[in-house]
Amino acid sequence: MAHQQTISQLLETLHRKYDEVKMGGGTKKIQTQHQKGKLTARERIDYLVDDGSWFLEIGAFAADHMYEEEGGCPSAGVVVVVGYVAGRQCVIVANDATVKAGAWFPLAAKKNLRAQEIAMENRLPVIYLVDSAGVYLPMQAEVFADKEHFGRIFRNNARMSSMGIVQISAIMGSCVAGGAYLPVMSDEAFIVEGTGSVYLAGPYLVKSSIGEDIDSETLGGATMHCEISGVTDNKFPDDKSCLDAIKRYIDKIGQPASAGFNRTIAVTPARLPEEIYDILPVDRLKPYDMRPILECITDASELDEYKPDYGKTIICAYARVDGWAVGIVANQRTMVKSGKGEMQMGGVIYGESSDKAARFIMNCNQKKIPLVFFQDVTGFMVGSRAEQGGIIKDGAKMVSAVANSVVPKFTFIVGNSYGAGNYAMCGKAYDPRLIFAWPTAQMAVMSGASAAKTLLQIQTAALKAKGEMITAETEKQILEDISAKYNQELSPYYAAARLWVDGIIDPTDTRRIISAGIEAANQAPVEKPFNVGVIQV
Ligand SMILES: CCC(=O)SCCNC(=O)CCNC(=O)[C@H](O)C(C)(C)COP(=O)(O)OP(=O)(O)OC[C@H]1O[C@@H](n2cnc3c(N)ncnc32)[C@H](O)[C@@H]1OP(=O)(O)O
Repeated sequence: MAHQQTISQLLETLHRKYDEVKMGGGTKKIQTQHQKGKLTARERIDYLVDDGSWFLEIGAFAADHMYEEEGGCPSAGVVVVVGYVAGRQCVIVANDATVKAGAWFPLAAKKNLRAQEIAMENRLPVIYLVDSAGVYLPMQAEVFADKEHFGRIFRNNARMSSMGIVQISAIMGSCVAGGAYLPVMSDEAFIVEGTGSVYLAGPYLVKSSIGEDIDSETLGGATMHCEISGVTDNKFPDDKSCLDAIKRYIDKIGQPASAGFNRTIAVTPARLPEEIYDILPVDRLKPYDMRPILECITDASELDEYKPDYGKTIICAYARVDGWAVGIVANQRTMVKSGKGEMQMGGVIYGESSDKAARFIMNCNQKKIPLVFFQDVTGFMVGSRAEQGGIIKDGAKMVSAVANSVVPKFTFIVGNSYGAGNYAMCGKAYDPRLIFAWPTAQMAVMSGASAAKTLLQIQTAALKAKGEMITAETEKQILEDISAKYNQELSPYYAAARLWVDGIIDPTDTRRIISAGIEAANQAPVEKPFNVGVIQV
């Protein structure tokens, strides 16, 4: 079972799967793209970003193991990265024409919207490298008309423009129907001669609707749009010259605003990042200390703990990561002893841990310190004692503080991410600027074993009410079926496929992702005052 694998096996799987998705629609489709004189989406990005610079890919595993009847859809047919172009951090969105001609599957819509969300939240310029057949026609009902379907992308183009976010498009292949709005609603729209085409209806549709015979180039090629319609602003002989022009344009953008997050000179951690591999236990039920993991990530391995002797199942600490000041909220996975002498289970949020975290989160908002969450949480404490202690209102306080935070939040799922613990520890629904899972992560409302036992009790009670008894055989079958379904859905790849997280990363990349994330967030001044609303006391 996945959770019994060693970290090196899990990393091997991660690298293998990433290598696979990087092949997009496969070798043959890549060759066809090259034969047409076009680069692939990933080659375009590699050429566009600054030489030797690192970029962060968002949603590499989107649609993993989905749309299999359609032949699969690696990375949801669109590659999204946050990277540097002419020294400027940008969001790049590149359609992968090797995957069903870059047609938009439902997950492609979600991923495009996530890319735009990242750009809007951080006020980053966006570069669209367009090469798409538009809506994936067999699935139009799931991608076309709803609020978070494709229409939203063009609505966002308009909203981003009015927010002052720079958008540059390059039409490097097909750009059909509704999709044609995207480049034209950008500030600048470039087109590649011979391969780029943009029109509301392609030659087949024109023929069938008005009987006109026309080829793609005459209908919507570079020359027509640059010389006759004025739809595109400039044409270039090939992909590289077009990408070079984008670099020159980005180079001339004025300096971004600053949120003023605190940064000093970075100090490398005293602990090696690779030590994380040894600290994480192979058996996920085994307790471990979260502190040394944090020390592998923070500058000089330093943590200034807030209330270290209180609410010990959550660690709250001020620290620096690559020079940036951060407030860390992390689940502690060792057994701890409360001030009242009670033993508390690691990974469980108790009333006092929740209270402490809520107050710490409020402190970070007060001080304009970005928050970083490390999740390994099985949920809030259950049982009569916890209920009598008001665990619901303590949890509500934490949820309120997280939801109303105005400082940027970043979330890393280290191990378990179960139940309301996912919410209070800034799961996807709580607007983390970035959220990544480690290969050891598991996400669900509860573990497979707990779900199976709970459902079994519900079914047994229902049968009993009808005067029937559950047989040992049925009981065994229910337990097996539910556990198997949950175990499959617990996988971080299941979460990444659906964009519940932005991706799965090698834990040793955590530090640079936090740094890149805060650098991006620092370009969007915090505009709203912090107001936590009505808090349950
Ligand atoms: C908002 C509203 C909208 O977007 S309506 C969108 C309407 N779209 C269209 O009419 C475009 C239809 N497609 C085309 O004209 C061509 O595929 C274009 C884009 C010119 C690309 O041609 P070419 O590079 O030769 O690729 P191809 O035709 O061999 O296609 C490769 C595989 O992709 C598929 N494909 C293509 N477009 C779509 C689509 N919109 N929906 C569903 N599937 C599409 C093709 O069938 C082909 O599939 P396969 O590889 O043979 O399995």
